[in-house]
Amino acid sequence: METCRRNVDLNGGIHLPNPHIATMEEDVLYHFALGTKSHDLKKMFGDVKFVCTGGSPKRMQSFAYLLVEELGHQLPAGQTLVNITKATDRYSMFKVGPVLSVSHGMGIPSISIMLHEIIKLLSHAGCQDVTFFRIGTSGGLGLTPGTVVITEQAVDALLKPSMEFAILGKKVTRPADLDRGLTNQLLDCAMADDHFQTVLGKTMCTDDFYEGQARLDGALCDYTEEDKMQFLREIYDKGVRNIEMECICFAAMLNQAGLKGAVVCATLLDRLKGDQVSTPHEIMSEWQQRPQKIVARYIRRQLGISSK
Ligand SMILES: O=P(O)(O)O[C@H]1O[C@H](CO)[C@@H](O)[C@H]1O
Ligand SMILES: O=c1cc[nH]c(=O)[nH]1
Repeated sequence: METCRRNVDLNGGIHLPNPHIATMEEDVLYHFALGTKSHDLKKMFGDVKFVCTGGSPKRMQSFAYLLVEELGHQLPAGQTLVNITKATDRYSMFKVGPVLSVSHGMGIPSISIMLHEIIKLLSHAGCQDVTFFRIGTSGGLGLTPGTVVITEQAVDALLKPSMEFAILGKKVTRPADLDRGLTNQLLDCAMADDHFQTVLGKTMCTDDFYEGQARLDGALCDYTEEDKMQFLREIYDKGVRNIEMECICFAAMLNQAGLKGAVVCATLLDRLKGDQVSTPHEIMSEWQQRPQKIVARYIRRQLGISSK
C-alpha cells in the first residue's frame, strides 16, 4: 500500500512544489558546488533512480564502492569513484550507475539543506521515479546491538508523527509518513541467513544526541537515571525501537515533495542498557554495513540483477 502522495511534472519528472524556481534564470546549488548554468545536470544526473544518504561522507563513499561490486558497475581501468561535490567540503556525493550516494551531515538543519538541493538537482536533471533511502546509525531500544531497524513511522522527540517547521515566524506542521509498500519490500530483502536481525519499528528523531536522547553522559544533565529509564521505557511501550537525528525531516520533506523514501538504520547500542557508544570500531563498521546490504539488495532487485 502506498501512503504518500506522488508528484510528477507534465513530462513525468520530479515536480518542484516551489513555483519560484521556474522563474529563476539560474539555480545555484550552493552546498553541492553545482548549478544549472555551470553544469549539465541532465547529462550528469538524468538517469538517477535511487538516492542513498547517510550522515558520514566516508560511509557514503564506501557504500558507493559496495554498489560498484553489487551492481557489477565497471569503472574505467585504474580509475576510482569521483566525489562530485569535491569543490565544497559540506557534503560528499558519488554516482554509481543510477544510484547517487550522498552524505547529509548530522541533524535536521544539515539534512534539510541537502534534501532541498538534491530534490532541485533531480528535478533540473529531469529524473523520474526516484526512491530515497536514509542509511544510518541509531541507538536501539530493547534490541541486540547491530540489529537493523526499518522505520515504519518517524516520530519527533514529542512522539508526534509530523515535523514542525518555523516558516515566516509561524509554526507549519507537515506529516512525516513513509511509504509502507517500500518499507515492506525492504523488510523482504532481509534474508533468513543474515547473521543479524532486521525489524520494523517507530524511529524517534531528536535535535540532540545527549539530553535530547535521554543520555546521562553529556556535558549537561539535570534529570536522574530513574527519569531517563522511565522515558525510554515509555517510548519503547509506544513502539519506538530506535532513536536518531534526521528521520522526521527526511520523511516530512519527501512527503511534501511527493517522493518516496525509507529509513534503514543499524543500532549501535541498546539504550535500555547504557549511553556510551564504545563498541570497537571494526565491529561498528560491520554493523553500519548491514543497512547498506539491505538497501543494495533492494536496488539489485529493482534493476533485475539476480542475487549472488
Ligand atoms: O545515521 P547517521 O548518519 O550515522 O546519524 C546518526 O548519528 C549521528 C549521531 O552520532 C546523528 O546524525 C544520527 O542520526
Ligand atoms: O545513540 C545513538 C547512536 C547513533 N546515533 C544517534 O543519534 N544515537
